[in-house]
Amino acid sequence: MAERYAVGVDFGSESGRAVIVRVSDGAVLGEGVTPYAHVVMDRTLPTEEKLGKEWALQHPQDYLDVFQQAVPAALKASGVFPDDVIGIGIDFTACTMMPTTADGTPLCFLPEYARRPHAWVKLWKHHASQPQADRINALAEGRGEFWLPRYGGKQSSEWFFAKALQILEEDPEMYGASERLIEAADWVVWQLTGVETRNACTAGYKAIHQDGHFPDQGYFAELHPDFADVVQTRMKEDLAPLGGKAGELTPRAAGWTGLKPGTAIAVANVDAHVTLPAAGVTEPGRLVAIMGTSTCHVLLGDTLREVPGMCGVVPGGVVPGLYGYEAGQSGVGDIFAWFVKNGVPPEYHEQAKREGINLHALLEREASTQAPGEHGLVALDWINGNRSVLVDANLSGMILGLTLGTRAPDIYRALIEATAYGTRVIVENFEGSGVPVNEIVISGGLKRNRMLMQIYADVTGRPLSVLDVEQGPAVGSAMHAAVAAGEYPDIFAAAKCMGKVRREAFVPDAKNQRTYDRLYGEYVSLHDYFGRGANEVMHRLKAMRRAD
Ligand SMILES: Nc1ncnc2c1ncn2[C@@H]1O[C@H](COP(=O)(O)OP(=O)(O)O)[C@@H](O)[C@H]1O
Ligand SMILES: O=C(CO)[C@H](O)[C@H](O)COP(=O)(O)O
Repeated sequence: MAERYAVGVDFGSESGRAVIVRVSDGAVLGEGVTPYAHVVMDRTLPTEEKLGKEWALQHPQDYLDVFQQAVPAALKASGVFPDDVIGIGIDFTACTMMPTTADGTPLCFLPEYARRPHAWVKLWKHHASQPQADRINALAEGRGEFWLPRYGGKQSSEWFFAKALQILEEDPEMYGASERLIEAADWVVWQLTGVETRNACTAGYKAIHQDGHFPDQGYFAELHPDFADVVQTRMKEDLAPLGGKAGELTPRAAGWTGLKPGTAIAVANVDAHVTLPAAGVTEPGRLVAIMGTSTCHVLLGDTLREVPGMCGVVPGGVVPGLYGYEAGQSGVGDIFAWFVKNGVPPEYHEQAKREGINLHALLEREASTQAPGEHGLVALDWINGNRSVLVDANLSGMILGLTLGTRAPDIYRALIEATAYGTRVIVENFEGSGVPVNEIVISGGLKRNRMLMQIYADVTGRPLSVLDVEQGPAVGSAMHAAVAAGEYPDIFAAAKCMGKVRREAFVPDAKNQRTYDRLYGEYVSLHDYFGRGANEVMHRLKAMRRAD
């Protein structure tokens, strides 16, 4: 019998990646990448309308381009015949949500709405809905909503209802025109199948779906009278289970992708959570850090624990039968990108160009010759706010210890170390709340930075295993496609055959660890001083910035 294959499509923050995976062993035979033409719209719309501070929008056409470019490219590179492809699975950043008409047409595609910011897709990193998130949290606390502790005690401005409420409050006409409010993950599945589904993963982690339901109308009505029926009028209450089949490829979408009509399409997934089976992680105690523009920390547990500052816990949110815990850092790769773009003197750019390497590689090489503590810096990794454990998008970055002798590689290394300290806070927060972390598995684009990986091992004091495939989330989605197509009975069986990880690829250096333990103590002092209310200067500065 001919080998069978599955397609996984991972919609990241800056690009869409497609892989063709052999379902017998998870081997990746072909890859395709489509950088988003509009990337992240954080200053103006395509029609030049200016956006406010902390906005982050995307263009739905960029997602359709992935189906029309990256998927055919991966298929071509693999040499696989469409008839041998049994399923397609997708994962997406979340919460990345959008308003559409009843038939799924994005409001921003309609000429009459194209100039309205609230007609566009709100990317996960859209923080302008922080005021709405603050009210969501205050009301939930006041009403004693059972679900608030399931999200670490705070809903983030990055999640669904803060964004939906911002549309209603800032552009009621756009809210009125939005017949559907939907995660982009479910929207792209809708474009492939012609069927509107809502996946249990984004609903649980990003839209407060707990114990089988969303919050009641009374809660939403207290936020805003016109928000009472947001779920009943614009969402769906029956959720599609992970590993389920959302539908089949329509002839139109078959024309885009080069695959055959009728190919099974799996229910959508979140880009971080879907990575666990790709790493063969389907049991408690193994935290997977999906490191890209941001980092998501996803961990399985066999008991329900309320962990302060986590993003969420959902029974069956990652694999059936276990609790899926999520925490995260809203800025990681983005912080390094910001520094490379804005803080590195021209001579480094020129040297990298002369050597034909990228700036990250040059800075990594220059900074890796240092011993821990040699640069005398400690930084806070909050340039894009803090997602866990403080859940506060209004915090900001800081670098302490700068002197006239500080150079670009010093700062680059200090920023990497700061993100490692932030990860250690998250790991220790899980352990302190009764959720064991015995192993850290790294996935995502940042694993290519070996200095970063060694720093993470030294700072956390734990060996790091590595998911070696380039596109971890996409492989995880292909595994869900194989389950949806009936190749495997469940994701556990698929992970056994298709998942792979290189265990203990980086181990802590005892000498470095001792120095980092001291530096971590300095980080925690700054973390608590600026992040837990001792000094509100960061909030005051943000308020001044917003006021201008
Ligand atoms: N060698 C590197 N070291 C550190 N950061 C890197 C390196 N290469 C790329 N990055 C950062 O990784 C991020 C992209 O991560 P990736 O996983 O490829 O995409 P996504 O976050 O969209 O899933 C960017 O923010 C970029 O600045
Ligand atoms: O919060 C999320 C998952 O729960 C986002 O999907 C994630 O933060 C996006 O990160 P990246 O751009 O690195 O894929």
